[in-house]
Amino acid sequence: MTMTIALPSKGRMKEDASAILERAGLKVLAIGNERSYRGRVEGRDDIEIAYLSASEIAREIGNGTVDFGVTGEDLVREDLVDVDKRVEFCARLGFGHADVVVAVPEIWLDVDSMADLGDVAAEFRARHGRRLAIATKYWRLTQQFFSRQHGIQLYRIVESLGATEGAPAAGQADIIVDITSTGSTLAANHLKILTDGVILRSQACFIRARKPEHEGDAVVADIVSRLTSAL
Ligand SMILES: Nc1ncnc2c1ncn2[C@@H]1O[C@H](COP(=O)(O)OP(=O)(O)OP(=O)(O)O)[C@@H](O)[C@H]1O
Ligand SMILES: O=P(O)(O)OC[C@H]1O[C@H](OP(=O)(O)OP(=O)(O)O)[C@H](O)[C@@H]1O
Repeated sequence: MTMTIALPSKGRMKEDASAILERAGLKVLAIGNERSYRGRVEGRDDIEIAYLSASEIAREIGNGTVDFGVTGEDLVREDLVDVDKRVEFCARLGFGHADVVVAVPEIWLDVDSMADLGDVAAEFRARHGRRLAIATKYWRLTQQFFSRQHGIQLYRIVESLGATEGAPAAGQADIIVDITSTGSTLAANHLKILTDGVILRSQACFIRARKPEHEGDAVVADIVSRLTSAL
C-alpha cells in the first residue's frame, strides 16, 4: 500500500525532519519547485511526502488523512482527544525540544509550586472579584494539568495566540502556560516556572496514525524499522 509521510513545510523542524528521513535511507525529493507541497522519496513509489505546518500534521494524523508524520509532541497532545488510541509515537527524534510550563510573575514570592497556586486560585475571587486568569494557546494541556492532575478548578483560560509571556504585564492574564526552551523569554518578562510546573517535556516525534489497514503492511513495517534504527 502507498503510505503518506507528512513533513513540516516551514518552521524550526523543517530541516531536521528531512535530515532524519535521509538518515533512515528515505531521501526526500521535491516534486516541481521549492514551493510545492508534495514530495517523493528517491527510489520509492510506495511513499508520498505531504508538506504541512507542524500543527496541521498533528491534526491530519488524528483524522487519518496521512499515515506518518514528524511534529512536536506538544502539538499532538494539545490537538487530539484520546491521543494514545489514535496515534503511535514511533520515535522521539532528539530535536525540537521545548517544555510546556506553568509560569507566574517573579514577584509572587510565596508561590513556588502548584499547591501554592491552588491556594492562590481558591482565594482569588474573594480578593480580586474574579477568577485567576491563565493566558495560553494550550487549552487542553492546561485543563488536564490544572483540573485533573492538580484538582484546581477555579481559573479562567484566556486564549493567547502570540506573545503569551507578555500577557501578565499587559493585564490580560495573571499567569501563563507556554513553551520554553532557553528560558530567556520567560526571564525577559519576569516570569518564573513553578517547581512542579512542567506539564510536558516535548520534542519532535515520528508518529503514526493508528489505522486498521496498517496491520501486517510491509511498507508500514519498513518505514517504522528504518526510522527507529536511524536514531
Ligand atoms: N523555542 C521554541 N519556540 C516555539 N516552539 C518550539 C521551540 N522549540 C521547539 N519548539 C517546537 O516547535 C514546534 C512548532 O514549530 P514551529 O513554530 O516551527 O511550527 P510552525 O511552523 O509555527 O507551525 P504552526 O504554524 O502550525 O504553528 C512545537 O512542537 C514546539 O514545541
Ligand atoms: O525559552 P525561549 O528560548 O525564550 O523560547 C520560548 C519562546 O520561543 C517561542 O516563540 P518564537 O519567538 O520562536 O515564536 P513562535 O511562538 O511564533 O514560534 C515560544 O512561543 C516562546 O515565546
